Amino acid sequence: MTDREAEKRLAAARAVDEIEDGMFVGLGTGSTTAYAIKSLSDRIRQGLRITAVATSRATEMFARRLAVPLVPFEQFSSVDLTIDGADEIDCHFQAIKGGGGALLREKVVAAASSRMIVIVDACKVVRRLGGFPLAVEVVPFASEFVRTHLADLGASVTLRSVGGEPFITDQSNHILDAAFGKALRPIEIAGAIDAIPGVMEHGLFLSEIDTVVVGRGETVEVHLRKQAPGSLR
Ligand SMILES: O=C[C@H](O)[C@H](O)[C@H](O)COP(=O)(O)O
Repeated sequence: MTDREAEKRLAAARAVDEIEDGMFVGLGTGSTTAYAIKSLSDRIRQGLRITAVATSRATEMFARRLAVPLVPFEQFSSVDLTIDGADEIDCHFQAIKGGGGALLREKVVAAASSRMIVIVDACKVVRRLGGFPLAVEVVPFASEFVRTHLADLGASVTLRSVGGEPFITDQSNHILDAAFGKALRPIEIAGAIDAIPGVMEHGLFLSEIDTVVVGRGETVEVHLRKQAPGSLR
């Protein structure tokens, strides 16, 4: 296992320690969350009783394989605790997510959650967001229209594709990857993107994250938005 994978696993295991009997748990998407699901499944085998909701089809399949009890989110409006990964996170607990294309369901579940823990390896913690392209989920009909607007905001924009075909999300939408670099002023850009017709969601998570768990070398750091603003660097 590489150092980064070991850091992801450490952060994931620490976050799963926060899950208590009876909780309704949101399961994020991606390689870091996969470690959390594995660790959660171990705890379930040891007697932990929870139910969970998945933020993507990929997570749903993985969690089912590991016998994590899932319910469809359609029947619920709140979640006790969600554990999810991120592509970049800054000291203000603002993150870019969506590298795996799961941002829409992730944003809904994050907004429904009483607490959201983001788990990352140390290289995801950045001084300022923008090095990682911002995923913007759009209805296919509006792809070119939204692309033009994102370019006007200063981004270099690519339609995400797989094998020469557009990548299709779990909601049957397209993803535009908008590389803003230093032009990414998170609050301003989030507001501007929200106002473009045809945009379903973007990967800027600005207020949802309460706790960040960072795997750094052989140690694990827990940062709480409320208690230690500015501690994350
Ligand atoms: O759409 C994907 C999600 O937002 C992931 O949580 C994010 O891309 C981080 O994934 P990973 O843990 O694989 O780096």
